[in-house]
Amino acid sequence: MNSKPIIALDFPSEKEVFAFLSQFNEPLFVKIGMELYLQEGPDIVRKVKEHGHDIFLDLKLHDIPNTVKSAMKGLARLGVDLVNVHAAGGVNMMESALEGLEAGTPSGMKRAKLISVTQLTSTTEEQMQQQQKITLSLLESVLHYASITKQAGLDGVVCSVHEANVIRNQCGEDFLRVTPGIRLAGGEIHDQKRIATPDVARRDGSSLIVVGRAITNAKDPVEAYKTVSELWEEN
Ligand SMILES: O=C(O)c1cc(=O)[nH]c(=O)n1[C@@H]1O[C@H](COP(=O)(O)O)[C@@H](O)[C@H]1O
Repeated sequence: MNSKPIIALDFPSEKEVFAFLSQFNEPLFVKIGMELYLQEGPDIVRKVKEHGHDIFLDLKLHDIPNTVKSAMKGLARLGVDLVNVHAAGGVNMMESALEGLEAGTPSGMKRAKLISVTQLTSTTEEQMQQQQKITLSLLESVLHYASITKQAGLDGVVCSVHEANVIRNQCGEDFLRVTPGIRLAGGEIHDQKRIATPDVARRDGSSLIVVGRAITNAKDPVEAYKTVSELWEEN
């Protein structure tokens, strides 16, 4: 799988997306999340794909197994590279998601990798314990979600850089650790809580990094992307 930094296209419409993408002269790995997808629908996926970019479709599905299975079956036809669900949906839901994805992938097309979100990178251990009433440590909770995700046959998880190494040790090198919450040193943190720089992500066991505002809000997004890529690749 492409290992370039994944740029989160968190924009409200197609117009902003293509204004942003037009600054780059190379194929990218981009993420289409709920903000963009819910405004523009599946067409935005097809249009971005036509420009040669790899796509992580981040819709974080979380519903009863049958609903998630049917939704995944439909999404499979879009031909994206990576999709996700919430691990909190449970083993049966994740197994159903995988079945739907396999059933819906047209023959001759590669099935998207399917990963689960463990604990969002905007969550602290204190918030998790108080609001989700989980009595484990945050690391234990993320590891538990990683282990049931592997049990369900998925390809990996979304986690923070802080948990990536332990997941790699427990679930193996091939089990993906996709890490958002990436910031450049001294950059604004916004709503993220478990953050790291691209070089630390590489050192500490991430398979892929997801970077949004550190690039999209930068004065020069192409330069910011270059900085992130160099830090990610050199370490
Ligand atoms: O699944 C995700 O992509 C995701 C999971 C998570 O735990 N944390 C997280 O930030 N994300 C996404 O990653 C992106 C991070 O954006 P920035 O904080 O702007 O870099 C956003 O599009 C989030 O929706």
